[in-house]
Amino acid sequence: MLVFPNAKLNLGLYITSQRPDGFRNLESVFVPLPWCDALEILPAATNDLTLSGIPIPGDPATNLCWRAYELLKADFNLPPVQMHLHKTVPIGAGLGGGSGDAAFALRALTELFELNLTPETLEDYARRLGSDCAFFIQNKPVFAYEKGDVFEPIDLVLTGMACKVIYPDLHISTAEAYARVKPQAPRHDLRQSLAQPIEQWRSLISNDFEDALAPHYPLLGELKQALYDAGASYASLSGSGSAVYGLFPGRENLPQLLLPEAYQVWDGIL
Ligand SMILES: C[C@](O)(CO)[C@H](O)COP(=O)(O)OP(=O)(O)OC[C@H]1O[C@@H](n2ccc(N)nc2=O)[C@H](O)[C@@H]1O
Ligand SMILES: Nc1ncnc2c1ncn2[C@@H]1O[C@H](COP(=O)(O)OP(=O)(O)OP(=O)(O)O)[C@@H](O)[C@H]1O
Repeated sequence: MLVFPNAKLNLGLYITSQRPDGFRNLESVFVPLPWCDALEILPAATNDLTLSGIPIPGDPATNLCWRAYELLKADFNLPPVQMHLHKTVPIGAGLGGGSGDAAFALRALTELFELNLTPETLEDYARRLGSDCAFFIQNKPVFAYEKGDVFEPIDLVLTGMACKVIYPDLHISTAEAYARVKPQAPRHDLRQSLAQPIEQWRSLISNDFEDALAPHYPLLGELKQALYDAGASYASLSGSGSAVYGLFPGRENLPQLLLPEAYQVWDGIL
């Protein structure tokens, strides 16, 4: 079975309080971003994971695709599998790339071995692999809260909106980024703000990681400004960075920016 795990963008992100479990409560809107990896899973004689594309730091045995397999294997009688992951979504980017791989692995294994799990049960498995992971089970725009793994539907139409995402070749660890933020109450109601015309989002919607990371990574603010200068209707850091994105009214409005060769850029329609 071949699947294409996509990434996500955060529209607004407020880190609201510290939790007793060491994590933070947050409020954000998650949107699927069609920047995709490719993951193939086949029944096999022995377990194996092969990798291509962007190198993934760490032992392949700790790859989130394996961890997804092992999680289901603990509860179901799964045969060995051969997996191949081709990685194109940058890592440490705030795009949820690893989380998408894990969620798509859970979904693919469920289908391949006819486990008959409901989306709610799959979300419970996904939560055990990472806070971002559960979003990718239903993979549609949602208002997310608590650890970013509890959702409410949101009526948000971005269809046809063009998007440019810039990854400035800078790995920011999620834990490091969270450690730099002091939780505070949101300055605006995110769902009300997103109901306003997109031209108003710039003054209404923010990502708390931006201010916290600005003194350490001034480049992130410069890239956001470059997207606004190029005509973005809204621009922001995604998640804990370092990817920065701009939303534009249509494909014909997507700018060509002169960027260093090491940067990775995705542009397309949401
Ligand atoms: C920044 C976001 O991408 C926004 O969508 C996510 O909150 C990150 O989710 P993730 O990468 O799946 O993160 P996890 O693997 O669950 O956690 C990594 C680390 O981030 C911190 N963390 C994460 C999520 C959260 N709600 N509070 C936290 O404090 C913790 O230090 C944790 O050890
Ligand atoms: N399939 C995978 N893809 C990417 N990273 C993976 C994968 N499996 C395990 N990892 C590990 O997860 C780490 C990346 O997590 P990190 O949260 O920093 O970045 P991210 O995947 O871009 O997600 P986020 O949007 O949450 O920041 C890597 O250092 C890598 O060791």
